[in-house]
This record gives sequence, C-alpha cells and structure tokens, in this order.
Amino acid sequence: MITVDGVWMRYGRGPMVLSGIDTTLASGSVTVVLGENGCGKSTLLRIAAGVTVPTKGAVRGRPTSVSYLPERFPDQLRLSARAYLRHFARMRRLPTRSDLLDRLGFAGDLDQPMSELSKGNAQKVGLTQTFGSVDGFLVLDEPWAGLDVAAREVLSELVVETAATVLVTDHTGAAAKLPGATVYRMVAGVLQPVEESGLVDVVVTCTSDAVDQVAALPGVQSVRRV
Ligand SMILES: Nc1ncnc2c1ncn2[C@@H]1O[C@H](COP(=O)(O)OP(=O)(O)OP(=O)(O)O)[C@@H](O)[C@H]1O
Repeated sequence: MITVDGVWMRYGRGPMVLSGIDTTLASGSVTVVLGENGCGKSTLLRIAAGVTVPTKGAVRGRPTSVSYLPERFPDQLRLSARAYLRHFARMRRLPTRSDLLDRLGFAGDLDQPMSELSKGNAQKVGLTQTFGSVDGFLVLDEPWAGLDVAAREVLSELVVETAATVLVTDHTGAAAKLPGATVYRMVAGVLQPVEESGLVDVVVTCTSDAVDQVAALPGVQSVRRV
C-alpha cells in the first residue's frame, strides 16, 4: 500500500497548490484524479512518483519500481524512439516490448527523434516504456491525451490488465469509466471522492470515417467502437 501522508505543496512564494492531501493507494488498485486545469493534479503525481519533493508531508510505501509518464516529453528529446525504448529496457534489464507498440498502433518512424514524432505516436512510445517495464507503481499524467480512438481503448485495457498500482489523471473521460477505479476530483488543493461520473453512454450508428467527428462533438468524453 502507498500512503500519501499530509502532503502540502507550494512553488516558491506562490499560493498553496496542495493543501494537505491524505490518501492511500491499495496495492494493484487504480486511482484516478480529475480536476480543472491548474488545480494541482500533475504536482500531486510528480510528488507521488518521487520526482518532486513536497513542501510538507510525505509519500510512504512507494515501491522501488516506479514508472512515471509525464504529461509532456521534453521538447528537445533528440533520442530516437528506438534508442529511448532500448535505453529504458537496458536500465530495467528487460526486453523492449515492441508488441505493446504494435498493440497501441504506433505508426511513426522508430528512428526519428522523439521530439519530431507526432504527439500521439510519441505518447505510444512513452506508454510502451511505461507499461513494458514495471509491475510496481505506474504514475500516468493524462495518458489518453492525443491518442486516436483505437489506442485510447487499448490504453484502458492495459490499465485494467496491469498488476501494478496505478495513479492517473485524465481530461478525456476514459479513466472515470475504468472498472473498479477509485475516482477523486481535486478541488482547492484537496481530493474529493467522486461517486458518480455523471456521464451517459450513447450508442451512435455511423460510418467508420465519421467516428473522429463524433469524438470531436462538444460534451463527448470518449468514443468506443462496438
Ligand atoms: N514548476 C513550477 N513552478 C511554479 N509553479 C508551478 C510549477 N508547476 C506547476 N506550477 C503551478 O502549480 C499549479 C498546479 O499546476 P499543475 O500542473 O499541477 O496543475 P494540473 O492540475 O496538472 O493542470 P492541467 O490540468 O492543466 O495539466 C498551477 O498554478 C501551476 O502554474
């Protein structure tokens, strides 16, 4: 079990971003953090992953094996996708999981620098690294962002399948639909449990080339082909 124990955070002399977060993440559970832009989700995830030190409080019981998918890759990442995956696989002493790349539908050039890949293809490489290398703690910051419809569905499957403890943020609505997930909304620096997502499933019959247009309609959070 991972315990977030009285975590407070402010950057420099700025306002308090996190105001005493207390929560536990059961081993193998999925915890979703929703909330408006700038409310502090990424800050909490970085602290949970051990990348940022909180102003006050601590995260206890963090497994030695942590895999963190940031919201954005550094703009200047000149490493090719192939070299990036090889680097992490070597570090973890595990083979590169090209099967995950295929499953996510990676359609870019593995020898192109990560910084030149499309947002979605770079995200697929990041997800392959994340899911291919850890069974301890997965910290995923908006992992559904930028993915096409099919890959979004695959990602939901990967989150459900993994034995790791998962902490994830999301703006697409996909995470709130994960079976068995504990969902919180961050408001004023604290986590409030979300009992119901308020989302409604609607079945639409359309041609396959119209799926992306349906996905782009106002209020549509996610689209699944059936
Ligand atoms: N390195 C930093 N230095 C100063 N302020 C920061 C830093 N990182 C984040 N902040 C501030 O902390 C607040 C919370 O930011 P954070 O990125 O955690 O929000 P978020 O909920 O993840 O937002 P979004 O949904 O837009 O990704 C914001 O006001 C942001 O400007």
